[in-house]
Amino acid sequence: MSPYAQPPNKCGAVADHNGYLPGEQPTGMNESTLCHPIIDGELLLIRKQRGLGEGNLVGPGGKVEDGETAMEAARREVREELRVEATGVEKRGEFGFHFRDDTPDDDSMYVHVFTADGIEGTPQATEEAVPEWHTAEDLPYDEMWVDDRIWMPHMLDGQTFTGTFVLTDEGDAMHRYEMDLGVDF
Ligand SMILES: Nc1nc2c([nH]c(=O)n2[C@H]2C[C@H](O)[C@@H](COP(=O)(O)OP(=O)(O)OP(=O)(O)O)O2)c(=O)[nH]1
Repeated sequence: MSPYAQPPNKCGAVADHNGYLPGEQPTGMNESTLCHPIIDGELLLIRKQRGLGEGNLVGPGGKVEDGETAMEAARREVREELRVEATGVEKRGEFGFHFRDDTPDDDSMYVHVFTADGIEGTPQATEEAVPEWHTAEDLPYDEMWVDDRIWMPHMLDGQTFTGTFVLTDEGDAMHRYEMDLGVDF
């Protein structure tokens, strides 16, 4: 069964009813988070120091651990990566990220996307992350995951969304995507 809600509006390329093509349904679910503090038109991102997406500019986030909700995980990851407390955290989206060329889709990532309207404390660099503030209207998308330029403007616009993004195995190019806006969580 798809983890996605059924949204009213659609945009992007068309796949099947849940955004998957035959054979793409994830066989394992790596559940993860992204949390984006947006304060006075500035977006708090991290320069990722290790793991998936190392070197990319990305929202703080990471795996959902056993026994915690996605929102708890999102807040914990901000705390661990930047040593600040995120406040006013709201769920904004859910994405399936699939990495495939000709290989079976067994390394999919299911990501819960949040925003925060404040932070308590001053972001600090850690082993995992170096904080960077960027003007929300002028983000350096060429330093970010290839799909971020598609969905992040909707997040910054205050929209909610679900989406499916099929990337190459290396994650450096996108085969296709489907995205739905105006989703209730
Ligand atoms: N912005 C953006 N983030 C992505 C994309 N794909 C993708 O996995 N991520 C994020 C979601 C997660 O925050 C992170 C990878 O998940 P992960 O659970 O391996 O995170 P991690 O390496 O930090 O692991 P950990 O902190 O839980 O140990 O990268 C993408 O296309 N765009």
